[in-house]
Amino acid sequence: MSKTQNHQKVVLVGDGAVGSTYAYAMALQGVAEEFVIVDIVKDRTQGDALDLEDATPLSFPKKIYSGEYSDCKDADLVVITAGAPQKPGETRLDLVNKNLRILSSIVKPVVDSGFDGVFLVAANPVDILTYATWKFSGFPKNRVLGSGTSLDTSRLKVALSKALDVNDPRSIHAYIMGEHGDSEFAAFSTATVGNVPVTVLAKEKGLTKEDLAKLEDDVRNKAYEIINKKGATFYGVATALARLSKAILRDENAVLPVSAFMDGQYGLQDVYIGTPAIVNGNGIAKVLEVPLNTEENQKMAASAKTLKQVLTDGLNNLKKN
Ligand SMILES: NC(=O)C1=CN([C@@H]2O[C@H](COP(=O)(O)OP(=O)(O)OC[C@H]3O[C@@H](n4cnc5c(N)ncnc54)[C@H](O)[C@@H]3O)[C@@H](O)[C@H]2O)C=CC1
Ligand SMILES: CC(=O)C(=O)O
Repeated sequence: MSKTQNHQKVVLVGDGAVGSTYAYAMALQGVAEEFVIVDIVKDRTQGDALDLEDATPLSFPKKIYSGEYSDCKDADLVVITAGAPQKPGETRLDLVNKNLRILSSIVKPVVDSGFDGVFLVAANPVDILTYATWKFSGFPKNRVLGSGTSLDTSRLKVALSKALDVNDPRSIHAYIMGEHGDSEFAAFSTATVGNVPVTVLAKEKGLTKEDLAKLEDDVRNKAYEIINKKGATFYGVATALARLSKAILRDENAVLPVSAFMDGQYGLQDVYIGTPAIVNGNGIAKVLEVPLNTEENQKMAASAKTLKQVLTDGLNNLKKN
Protein backbone atom coordinates (compact mmCIF):
# COMPACT_ATOMS: atom_id res chain seq x y z
CA MET A 1 0.00 0.00 0.00
CA SER A 2 1.60 3.30 -1.03
CA LYS A 3 1.47 6.18 1.40
CA THR A 4 -0.03 9.54 0.60
CA GLN A 5 0.32 12.69 2.68
CA ASN A 6 -1.74 12.63 5.90
CA HIS A 7 -1.76 8.85 5.74
CA GLN A 8 -0.17 7.52 8.89
CA LYS A 9 1.42 4.16 9.31
CA VAL A 10 2.37 2.28 12.46
CA VAL A 11 4.37 -0.95 12.67
CA LEU A 12 3.97 -3.02 15.81
CA VAL A 13 6.78 -5.48 16.59
CA GLY A 14 5.65 -8.07 19.14
CA ASP A 15 2.14 -9.48 18.88
CA GLY A 16 1.80 -10.95 22.35
CA ALA A 17 -0.54 -9.91 25.15
CA VAL A 18 0.68 -6.29 25.23
CA GLY A 19 1.10 -5.90 21.46
CA SER A 20 -2.25 -7.37 20.45
CA THR A 21 -4.09 -5.34 23.09
CA TYR A 22 -2.35 -2.20 21.83
CA ALA A 23 -3.36 -3.15 18.27
CA TYR A 24 -6.96 -3.43 19.45
CA ALA A 25 -6.79 -0.08 21.24
CA MET A 26 -5.43 1.49 18.04
CA ALA A 27 -8.13 -0.19 15.93
CA LEU A 28 -10.74 1.59 18.04
CA GLN A 29 -9.13 5.02 17.59
CA GLY A 30 -9.23 7.42 14.70
CA VAL A 31 -5.45 7.54 14.33
CA ALA A 32 -3.15 5.72 11.84
CA GLU A 33 -4.73 4.59 8.59
CA GLU A 34 -2.32 1.68 8.23
CA PHE A 35 -1.29 -0.73 10.97
CA VAL A 36 1.24 -3.52 10.37
CA ILE A 37 1.91 -6.37 12.78
CA VAL A 38 5.30 -8.13 12.90
CA ASP A 39 6.27 -11.07 15.11
CA ILE A 40 8.31 -14.25 14.78
CA VAL A 41 5.04 -16.18 15.10
CA LYS A 42 3.43 -15.57 11.70
CA ASP A 43 0.20 -17.49 12.35
CA ARG A 44 -0.49 -15.15 15.24
CA THR A 45 0.08 -11.93 13.29
CA GLN A 46 -2.02 -13.21 10.40
CA GLY A 47 -4.79 -14.35 12.73
CA ASP A 48 -4.73 -11.11 14.69
CA ALA A 49 -4.82 -8.99 11.51
CA LEU A 50 -7.86 -10.93 10.27
CA ASP A 51 -9.56 -10.65 13.65
CA LEU A 52 -8.76 -6.94 14.11
CA GLU A 53 -9.90 -5.93 10.62
CA ASP A 54 -13.36 -7.12 11.63
CA ALA A 55 -13.42 -4.31 14.20
CA THR A 56 -12.82 -1.61 11.57
CA PRO A 57 -16.33 -1.40 10.01
CA LEU A 58 -17.62 -0.44 13.47
CA SER A 59 -14.75 1.79 14.53
CA PHE A 60 -12.42 3.42 12.03
CA PRO A 61 -11.47 2.51 8.46
CA LYS A 62 -7.97 1.16 8.68
CA LYS A 63 -5.78 -1.26 6.81
CA ILE A 64 -4.45 -3.83 9.25
CA TYR A 65 -2.15 -6.59 8.08
CA SER A 66 0.59 -9.00 9.04
CA GLY A 67 3.88 -7.69 7.68
CA GLU A 68 7.65 -7.73 7.58
CA TYR A 69 10.44 -5.42 8.69
CA SER A 70 10.57 -4.01 5.15
CA ASP A 71 7.14 -2.47 5.91
CA CYS A 72 8.87 -0.09 8.35
CA LYS A 73 10.40 1.82 5.42
CA ASP A 74 7.65 4.44 5.22
CA ALA A 75 6.22 4.04 8.73
CA ASP A 76 5.77 7.03 11.03
CA LEU A 77 6.04 5.00 14.20
CA VAL A 78 7.50 1.62 15.20
CA VAL A 79 6.28 0.28 18.53
CA ILE A 80 8.31 -2.50 20.16
CA THR A 81 6.47 -4.81 22.53
CA ALA A 82 8.46 -7.95 21.62
CA GLY A 83 10.16 -9.57 24.55
CA ALA A 84 9.72 -12.01 27.38
CA PRO A 85 7.33 -10.91 30.11
CA GLN A 86 7.99 -11.41 33.84
CA LYS A 87 7.08 -14.71 35.38
CA PRO A 88 5.68 -14.55 38.93
CA GLY A 89 8.57 -13.61 41.24
CA GLU A 90 10.73 -12.09 38.48
CA THR A 91 11.58 -8.38 38.40
CA ARG A 92 11.62 -6.38 35.18
CA LEU A 93 15.42 -6.07 35.50
CA ASP A 94 15.69 -9.89 35.52
CA LEU A 95 14.57 -9.79 31.86
CA VAL A 96 17.50 -7.68 30.69
CA ASN A 97 19.74 -10.29 28.99
CA LYS A 98 16.91 -12.15 27.30
CA ASN A 99 15.19 -9.04 26.03
CA LEU A 100 18.35 -7.19 24.94
CA ARG A 101 19.07 -10.20 22.72
CA ILE A 102 15.56 -10.08 21.23
CA LEU A 103 15.78 -6.29 20.79
CA SER A 104 19.12 -6.53 18.98
CA SER A 105 17.47 -8.79 16.38
CA ILE A 106 14.70 -6.22 15.82
CA VAL A 107 16.26 -2.75 15.64
CA LYS A 108 18.74 -3.52 12.84
CA PRO A 109 16.18 -4.78 10.28
CA VAL A 110 13.89 -1.87 11.16
CA VAL A 111 16.70 0.63 10.48
CA ASP A 112 17.87 -1.31 7.39
CA SER A 113 14.37 -0.90 5.93
CA GLY A 114 15.04 2.85 5.67
CA PHE A 115 12.72 3.66 8.60
CA ASP A 116 12.92 7.34 9.48
CA GLY A 117 10.20 7.82 12.08
CA VAL A 118 9.89 7.49 15.85
CA PHE A 119 10.65 4.39 17.94
CA LEU A 120 8.38 3.78 20.93
CA VAL A 121 9.56 0.98 23.22
CA ALA A 122 7.48 -0.87 25.82
CA ALA A 123 9.26 -4.21 26.32
CA ASN A 124 10.94 -4.54 29.70
CA PRO A 125 13.11 -3.42 31.33
CA VAL A 126 11.77 -0.53 29.31
CA ASP A 127 14.26 2.22 30.28
CA ILE A 128 17.19 -0.03 29.41
CA LEU A 129 15.67 -1.34 26.20
CA THR A 130 14.87 2.22 25.13
CA TYR A 131 18.50 3.22 25.67
CA ALA A 132 19.61 0.15 23.70
CA THR A 133 17.19 1.00 20.87
CA TRP A 134 18.75 4.45 20.70
CA LYS A 135 22.27 2.95 20.66
CA PHE A 136 21.49 0.17 18.16
CA SER A 137 19.57 2.47 15.82
CA GLY A 138 21.91 5.47 15.75
CA PHE A 139 18.76 7.63 15.73
CA PRO A 140 18.63 11.08 17.36
CA LYS A 141 17.71 10.83 21.06
CA ASN A 142 14.41 12.63 20.64
CA ARG A 143 13.16 10.06 18.12
CA VAL A 144 13.55 7.15 20.54
CA LEU A 145 11.32 7.06 23.59
CA GLY A 146 9.97 4.49 26.01
CA SER A 147 6.62 4.12 27.73
CA GLY A 148 8.57 4.72 30.94
CA THR A 149 6.37 5.38 33.94
CA SER A 150 3.20 6.10 31.98
CA LEU A 151 1.49 2.96 33.27
CA ASP A 152 2.73 3.56 36.83
CA THR A 153 1.51 7.15 36.62
CA SER A 154 -1.95 5.89 35.60
CA ARG A 155 -1.83 3.54 38.56
CA LEU A 156 -0.91 6.42 40.88
CA LYS A 157 -3.81 8.51 39.54
CA VAL A 158 -6.22 5.61 40.09
CA ALA A 159 -4.96 5.09 43.66
CA LEU A 160 -5.08 8.80 44.54
CA SER A 161 -8.53 9.23 43.00
CA LYS A 162 -9.82 6.47 45.27
CA ALA A 163 -8.00 7.74 48.36
CA LEU A 164 -9.09 11.36 47.85
CA ASP A 165 -12.62 10.62 46.57
CA VAL A 166 -11.96 12.39 43.27
CA ASN A 167 -13.73 9.93 41.04
CA ASP A 168 -12.13 11.08 37.79
CA PRO A 169 -8.44 10.07 37.82
CA ARG A 170 -7.81 12.52 34.95
CA SER A 171 -8.27 15.34 37.48
CA ILE A 172 -5.19 14.18 39.37
CA HIS A 173 -1.90 15.72 38.25
CA ALA A 174 0.80 13.50 39.65
CA TYR A 175 3.71 11.46 38.31
CA ILE A 176 5.54 8.30 39.11
CA MET A 177 9.13 8.96 38.07
CA GLY A 178 12.42 7.11 37.70
CA GLU A 179 12.77 3.51 36.57
CA HIS A 180 9.65 1.71 35.37
CA GLY A 181 10.31 -0.80 38.12
CA ASP A 182 11.20 -1.32 41.73
CA SER A 183 13.18 1.93 42.24
CA GLU A 184 10.41 4.20 40.93
CA PHE A 185 8.87 6.82 43.22
CA ALA A 186 5.85 9.13 43.44
CA ALA A 187 6.72 12.81 43.06
CA PHE A 188 4.22 13.80 45.77
CA SER A 189 5.82 17.21 46.41
CA THR A 190 4.46 18.53 43.09
CA ALA A 191 1.26 16.45 42.83
CA THR A 192 -1.96 18.45 42.66
CA VAL A 193 -5.72 18.16 42.24
CA GLY A 194 -7.22 21.33 40.78
CA ASN A 195 -4.01 23.16 41.72
CA VAL A 196 -4.41 22.08 45.37
CA PRO A 197 -1.40 20.06 46.57
CA VAL A 198 -2.19 16.37 47.06
CA THR A 199 -0.40 16.55 50.41
CA VAL A 200 -2.92 19.19 51.60
CA LEU A 201 -5.94 17.19 50.39
CA ALA A 202 -4.52 14.00 51.90
CA LYS A 203 -4.14 15.73 55.27
CA GLU A 204 -7.76 16.93 55.11
CA LYS A 205 -8.80 13.31 54.48
CA GLY A 206 -6.83 12.22 57.56
CA LEU A 207 -4.19 10.42 55.48
CA THR A 208 -0.77 10.34 57.12
CA LYS A 209 2.67 10.37 55.47
CA GLU A 210 2.76 6.62 56.13
CA ASP A 211 -0.59 6.18 54.32
CA LEU A 212 0.82 7.96 51.26
CA ALA A 213 3.98 5.83 51.46
CA LYS A 214 1.78 2.70 51.55
CA LEU A 215 -0.22 3.96 48.56
CA GLU A 216 3.05 4.57 46.65
CA ASP A 217 4.27 1.08 47.56
CA ASP A 218 1.02 -0.51 46.36
CA VAL A 219 1.38 1.34 43.04
CA ARG A 220 4.99 0.17 42.75
CA ASN A 221 3.90 -3.41 43.37
CA LYS A 222 0.69 -3.42 41.36
CA ALA A 223 2.28 -5.22 38.39
CA TYR A 224 3.36 -8.05 40.72
CA GLU A 225 -0.16 -8.26 42.16
CA ILE A 226 -1.72 -8.49 38.67
CA ILE A 227 0.89 -10.96 37.39
CA ASN A 228 0.34 -13.18 40.45
CA LYS A 229 -3.40 -13.17 39.82
CA LYS A 230 -3.66 -13.44 36.02
CA GLY A 231 -0.13 -14.01 34.68
CA ALA A 232 0.37 -10.73 32.79
CA THR A 233 -0.58 -7.05 32.57
CA PHE A 234 -1.71 -5.59 29.26
CA TYR A 235 -4.81 -3.35 29.28
CA GLY A 236 -3.16 -0.49 31.17
CA VAL A 237 0.05 -0.42 29.17
CA ALA A 238 -1.77 -0.88 25.84
CA THR A 239 -3.91 2.18 26.58
CA ALA A 240 -0.83 4.17 27.58
CA LEU A 241 0.87 3.15 24.31
CA ALA A 242 -2.18 4.18 22.30
CA ARG A 243 -2.19 7.57 24.06
CA LEU A 244 1.52 8.07 23.34
CA SER A 245 1.01 6.98 19.72
CA LYS A 246 -1.77 9.53 19.29
CA ALA A 247 0.43 12.30 20.71
CA ILE A 248 3.15 11.37 18.20
CA LEU A 249 0.94 10.81 15.15
CA ARG A 250 -1.17 13.91 15.78
CA ASP A 251 1.88 16.03 16.62
CA GLU A 252 0.13 17.04 19.83
CA ASN A 253 2.89 18.56 21.97
CA ALA A 254 1.17 16.74 24.83
CA VAL A 255 2.77 16.37 28.25
CA LEU A 256 3.04 12.67 29.03
CA PRO A 257 5.25 10.51 31.23
CA VAL A 258 7.87 8.72 29.11
CA SER A 259 11.31 7.22 29.29
CA ALA A 260 13.52 10.00 27.94
CA PHE A 261 17.25 10.52 27.48
CA MET A 262 18.78 12.66 30.22
CA ASP A 263 21.12 15.39 29.10
CA GLY A 264 21.72 17.15 32.39
CA GLN A 265 18.13 17.15 33.63
CA TYR A 266 17.93 16.14 37.32
CA GLY A 267 21.76 16.23 37.23
CA LEU A 268 21.69 13.03 35.12
CA GLN A 269 23.55 12.13 31.95
CA ASP A 270 23.47 9.25 29.50
CA VAL A 271 20.49 7.34 30.82
CA TYR A 272 16.86 6.87 29.72
CA ILE A 273 14.50 7.27 32.68
CA GLY A 274 10.88 8.13 33.50
CA THR A 275 9.93 11.82 33.51
CA PRO A 276 7.18 13.96 32.03
CA ALA A 277 8.05 15.32 28.59
CA ILE A 278 6.42 17.17 25.71
CA VAL A 279 5.64 14.59 23.04
CA ASN A 280 4.99 15.38 19.36
CA GLY A 281 5.61 14.09 15.85
CA ASN A 282 9.37 14.25 16.39
CA GLY A 283 9.13 12.12 19.53
CA ILE A 284 10.32 14.09 22.54
CA ALA A 285 10.13 17.82 21.92
CA LYS A 286 11.35 18.69 25.43
CA VAL A 287 11.99 16.93 28.72
CA LEU A 288 10.13 18.74 31.50
CA GLU A 289 12.30 18.84 34.57
CA VAL A 290 9.94 18.52 37.54
CA PRO A 291 11.13 20.65 40.50
CA LEU A 292 11.63 17.69 42.86
CA ASN A 293 12.46 18.12 46.55
CA THR A 294 15.78 16.88 47.96
CA GLU A 295 14.49 13.43 48.91
CA GLU A 296 12.86 12.91 45.52
CA ASN A 297 16.00 14.06 43.71
CA GLN A 298 17.96 11.45 45.67
CA LYS A 299 15.45 8.78 44.61
CA MET A 300 15.79 9.86 40.97
CA ALA A 301 19.60 9.65 41.23
CA ALA A 302 19.44 6.22 42.89
CA SER A 303 17.04 4.96 40.24
CA ALA A 304 19.35 6.20 37.46
CA LYS A 305 22.33 4.54 39.14
CA THR A 306 20.52 1.18 39.21
CA LEU A 307 19.54 1.54 35.55
CA LYS A 308 23.05 2.46 34.45
CA GLN A 309 24.57 -0.54 36.23
CA VAL A 310 22.09 -3.03 34.76
CA LEU A 311 22.46 -1.42 31.33
CA THR A 312 26.27 -1.67 31.41
CA ASP A 313 26.16 -5.31 32.55
CA GLY A 314 23.47 -6.14 30.00
CA LEU A 315 25.32 -4.60 27.05
CA ASN A 316 28.56 -6.35 28.13
CA ASN A 317 26.76 -9.70 28.35
CA LEU A 318 25.28 -9.12 24.90
CA LYS A 319 28.77 -8.51 23.47
CA LYS A 320 30.14 -11.69 25.11
CA ASN A 321 27.34 -13.98 23.85
N1 LIG B 1 6.34 -0.97 29.75
C1 LIG B 1 5.30 -1.45 30.42
O1 LIG B 1 4.63 -0.70 31.15
C2 LIG B 1 4.97 -2.89 30.29
C3 LIG B 1 5.82 -3.71 29.60
N2 LIG B 1 5.53 -5.03 29.47
C4 LIG B 1 6.53 -5.82 28.76
O2 LIG B 1 6.13 -6.03 27.41
C5 LIG B 1 6.78 -7.20 26.91
C6 LIG B 1 5.75 -8.09 26.23
O3 LIG B 1 4.87 -8.62 27.19
P1 LIG B 1 3.69 -9.61 26.75
O4 LIG B 1 3.06 -9.09 25.54
O5 LIG B 1 2.90 -9.89 27.96
O6 LIG B 1 4.54 -10.91 26.36
P2 LIG B 1 4.10 -12.08 25.37
O7 LIG B 1 4.98 -13.25 25.66
O8 LIG B 1 2.63 -12.25 25.42
O9 LIG B 1 4.47 -11.48 23.93
C7 LIG B 1 5.78 -11.30 23.52
C8 LIG B 1 5.77 -11.38 22.01
O10 LIG B 1 7.08 -11.08 21.53
C9 LIG B 1 7.30 -11.93 20.43
N3 LIG B 1 8.73 -12.05 20.14
C10 LIG B 1 9.67 -12.69 20.87
N4 LIG B 1 10.86 -12.60 20.26
C11 LIG B 1 10.67 -11.88 19.13
C12 LIG B 1 11.52 -11.45 18.09
N5 LIG B 1 12.82 -11.73 18.09
N6 LIG B 1 10.98 -10.73 17.09
C13 LIG B 1 9.67 -10.44 17.06
N7 LIG B 1 8.81 -10.81 18.04
C14 LIG B 1 9.30 -11.53 19.04
C15 LIG B 1 6.69 -13.25 20.84
O11 LIG B 1 6.47 -14.13 19.74
C16 LIG B 1 5.40 -12.78 21.47
O12 LIG B 1 4.35 -12.67 20.54
C17 LIG B 1 7.47 -7.84 28.11
O13 LIG B 1 8.84 -7.51 28.11
C18 LIG B 1 6.76 -7.21 29.29
O14 LIG B 1 7.54 -7.23 30.46
C19 LIG B 1 4.39 -5.58 29.95
C20 LIG B 1 3.48 -4.79 30.62
C21 LIG B 1 3.73 -3.41 30.89
C1 LIG C 1 4.66 -5.73 33.60
C2 LIG C 1 4.85 -4.32 33.83
O1 LIG C 1 5.87 -3.76 33.54
C3 LIG C 1 3.78 -3.58 34.47
O2 LIG C 1 2.62 -4.00 34.47
O3 LIG C 1 4.07 -2.52 35.07
